[in-house]
Amino acid sequence: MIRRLLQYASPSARRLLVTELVFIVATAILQGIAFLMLVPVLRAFMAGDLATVGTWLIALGVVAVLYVGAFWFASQIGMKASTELLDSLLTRLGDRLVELPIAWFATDRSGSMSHIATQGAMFVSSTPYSIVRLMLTGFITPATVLVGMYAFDWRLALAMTATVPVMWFVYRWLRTGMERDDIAHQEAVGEASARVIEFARVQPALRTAGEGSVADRLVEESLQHQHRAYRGLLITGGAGIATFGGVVQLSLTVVIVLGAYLAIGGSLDPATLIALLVLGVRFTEPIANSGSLGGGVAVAKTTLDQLDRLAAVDRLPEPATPATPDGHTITFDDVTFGYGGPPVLEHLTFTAPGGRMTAIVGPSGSGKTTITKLIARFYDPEGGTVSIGGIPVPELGTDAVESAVAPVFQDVYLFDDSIINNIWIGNPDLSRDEVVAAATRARVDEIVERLPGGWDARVGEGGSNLSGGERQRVSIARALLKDAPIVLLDEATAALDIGNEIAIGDAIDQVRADRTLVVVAHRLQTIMTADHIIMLDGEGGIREAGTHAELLAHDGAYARYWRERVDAAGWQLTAEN
Ligand SMILES: Nc1ncnc2c1ncn2[C@@H]1O[C@H](COP(=O)(O)OP(=O)(O)OP(=O)(O)O)[C@@H](O)[C@H]1O
Repeated sequence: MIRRLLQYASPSARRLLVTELVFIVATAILQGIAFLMLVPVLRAFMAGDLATVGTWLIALGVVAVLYVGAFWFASQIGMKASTELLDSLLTRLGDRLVELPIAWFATDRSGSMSHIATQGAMFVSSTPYSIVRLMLTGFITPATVLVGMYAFDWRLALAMTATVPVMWFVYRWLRTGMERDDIAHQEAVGEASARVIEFARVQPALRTAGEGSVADRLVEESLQHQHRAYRGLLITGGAGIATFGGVVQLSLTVVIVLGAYLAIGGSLDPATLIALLVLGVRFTEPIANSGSLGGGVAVAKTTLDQLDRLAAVDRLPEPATPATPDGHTITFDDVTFGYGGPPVLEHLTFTAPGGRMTAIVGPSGSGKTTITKLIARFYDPEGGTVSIGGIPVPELGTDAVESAVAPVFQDVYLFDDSIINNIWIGNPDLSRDEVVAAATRARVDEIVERLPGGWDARVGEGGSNLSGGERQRVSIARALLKDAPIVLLDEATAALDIGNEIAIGDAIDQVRADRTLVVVAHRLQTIMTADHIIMLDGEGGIREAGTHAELLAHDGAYARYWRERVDAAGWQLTAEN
């Protein structure tokens, strides 16, 4: 436990922790010595030797002063160490989260992550002072007492030593049971937190679904599960602590019975017996107290295990020396990929020419968005190669890919901040005027005009004050600001009002200039103006590819798809179409 805490501590936190532990050990030994000194004091007292009592009391006073000093110092250092440890835990967690592959976040981790970052980290950082200190005292003080006891009466000391393995066995059993139940409890808490967060987030949808919706049931089930797990933890903990307390009392009973037997037999004088019995009580007291701390150790261990698991997640392989791409043409060469299940894309080969706009169309679920995720290296394909500028994406390195690619996804997330700050994060080095200029090119100025507060109007949590189309315009403005040579745009599938429709069209025109643009296209305007169209077949491959005119002339699947879409949209076909 201590080794693991030190492993997660920054160098300064580690120094503080080690100093704290040294002082804790010193206080525990001093406490043991003070208990041992009670024996000669009591013996001299009962013999009526007040001069010896006085001498021992002075020695006891010196030990007490040293103890108080060491205790005070350990407490002071302990507070600082806990703060520094919390800092290092959160920093380690943050650093780790930014280097984890995006695929790791595909499963909803919000519940367990928020638990580690809040309760878990707080609990672990307070462990050295609140638990480790008492545990060390609970073991070192009795050990000191036991060693000293041999000097007074080896027979009683030996009897007490014999009970130690029993106590140790029961203590381990208590810890193992609590660890097992705590893992189940933490998992249930993580799941319940995620469900409650989800419940809050989807309230608008739930209001229309009415009572008894799936979300209600899921939240209810997860809370019941958490309740059951907590009850299990309490039952195991209660039973374990009671058993441990019983075993500790048994050890004291052994000493009392043996002491009485020896005293009756005349081989132990009554004064020493009374003094040793007092020592026996002092021996068992810290051990009994530490039994109830086993649960705390188990809880801290669960959080440390979660952090270990996070540390063990593999990063995507990075090149020793990142290669430099030659241009920004994107190539899929025999790519197969399937989120760990059946392939979504199978032996897919195509090229999205550099500086041109490629539109990807196809049935729902055919893998259009997946293509953009492979380009952005959220995942590596299971077979084949995705290349940018002739270099396989893994050889470019994640940093190079992140700076070369600006993604504009459907589920645009905006921070609960001003609209301008949400765009500014695309390139924090630019001035406010430059940000406004880029945002105006993406037609965000029109949105801003109607917002009270203008550019500084807050967009609400996740951008809830804006419509889907408006959020996407803000995201396009971010991409313009980032000025990356490749833009991946996943057009909103939801029907847009005419204002947003035209504005997004204009924004795309701005993005197109000199950039490689790969669009998961739903708008007819986007599809027909693309330089190159790839139509997926819904079975992992490509049905047809070419320009809009070529594909219409071919009069195949694309031409049929186009005619259906045009009819549905009520468009008039003209000669240019
Ligand atoms: N994170 C994921 N884990 C597992 N399967 C996924 C994941 N994301 C997508 N899929 C599955 O991969 C398939 C392709 O999804 P993708 O989003 O690429 O399709 P799409 O063509 O963009 O669909 P749409 O037009 O409906 O947005 C779908 O069957 C989808 O369920």
